[in-house]
Amino acid sequence: MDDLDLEKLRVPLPMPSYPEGFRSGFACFVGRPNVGKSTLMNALVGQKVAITSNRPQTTRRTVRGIVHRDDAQLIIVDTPGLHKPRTLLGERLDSLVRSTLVEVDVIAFCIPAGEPIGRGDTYIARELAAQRDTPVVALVTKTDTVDRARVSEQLLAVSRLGEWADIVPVSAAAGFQLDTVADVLCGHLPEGPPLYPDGELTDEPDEMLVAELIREASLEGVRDELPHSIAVVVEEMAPREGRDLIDIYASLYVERPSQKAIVIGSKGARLREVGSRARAQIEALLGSRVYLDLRVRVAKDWQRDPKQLRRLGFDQQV
Ligand SMILES: Nc1nc2c(ncn2[C@@H]2O[C@H](COP(=O)(O)OP(=O)(O)OP(=O)(O)O)[C@@H](O)[C@H]2O)c(=O)[nH]1
Repeated sequence: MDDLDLEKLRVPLPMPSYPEGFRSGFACFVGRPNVGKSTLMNALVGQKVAITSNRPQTTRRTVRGIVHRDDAQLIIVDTPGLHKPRTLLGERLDSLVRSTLVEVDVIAFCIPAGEPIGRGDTYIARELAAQRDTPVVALVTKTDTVDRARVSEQLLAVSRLGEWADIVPVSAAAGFQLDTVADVLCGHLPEGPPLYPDGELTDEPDEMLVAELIREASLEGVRDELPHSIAVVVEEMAPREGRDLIDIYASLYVERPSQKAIVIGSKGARLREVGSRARAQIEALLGSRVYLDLRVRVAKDWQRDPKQLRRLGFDQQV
């Protein structure tokens, strides 16, 4: 399904009833890489639907998380960090973010409480100022990392950065102000029926979530430059006949043979660790035992090569 065709999703599902004044719609989270967008989305949704890591640019895909409330349904579109593009992949990600911005009902701009406002934030604030028709809520994230005085200073600095519909301090880690963020975002949604059935938390296909979990597992403990070079494709995923087991065949792509050696580790030890870490997460996601076959392949300089990007599925997202 086309990730960006949000309008298609506005066709209401046959719902028995919904309360008067019910609101439904889309919110999009933007901000520099590593500011806590994915963590906040997961906390709001209440389940892990986007992967997180302590390395910038973990998120490459637009992932939707769905927050179900009695009075509203908020569909959150997670975006890759908005930043000045350095590679072809970077450029495509940025255009993905921009095209998402115009299609949502409200934008949440995330700025961490503990870091001074920098050129990256100013760049994004300028981009957002151009989205005149969409309200922008500024979220000051990770408030648990600093004291109250610093939070107040940051709120003031953020208020000077642009015109915001609201400014809300929040900590996903401490569970501070999560309801307020949901209230504020829902307040900007149009009135209308729920767009997704009750209980559905994301419309990502399982294959995508599985690939993201494998990529997340592979990012742990590798050198700084490697994360941007890893892409995961699930080649095949099917229940094994007569058994309560799902077979998954996945390829982990790196850009260079030297990176392949790092990922595999001495006598395959690292890859085995990645496999068992990913398998535990996938089993929790799918609620079934899983056989995971993980191959490491080299796709030379894939981030700069349009053909390779297409093969790895990135063309569907632009
Ligand atoms: N202390 C603290 N850490 C947080 C909080 N939210 C996120 N983090 C950490 O910040 C790091 C980045 O979080 P992500 O949610 O991956 O950030 P992101 O903005 O989605 O990053 P990209 O995918 O690179 O755009 C992770 O190590 C998180 O654990 C928070 O509220 N408090």
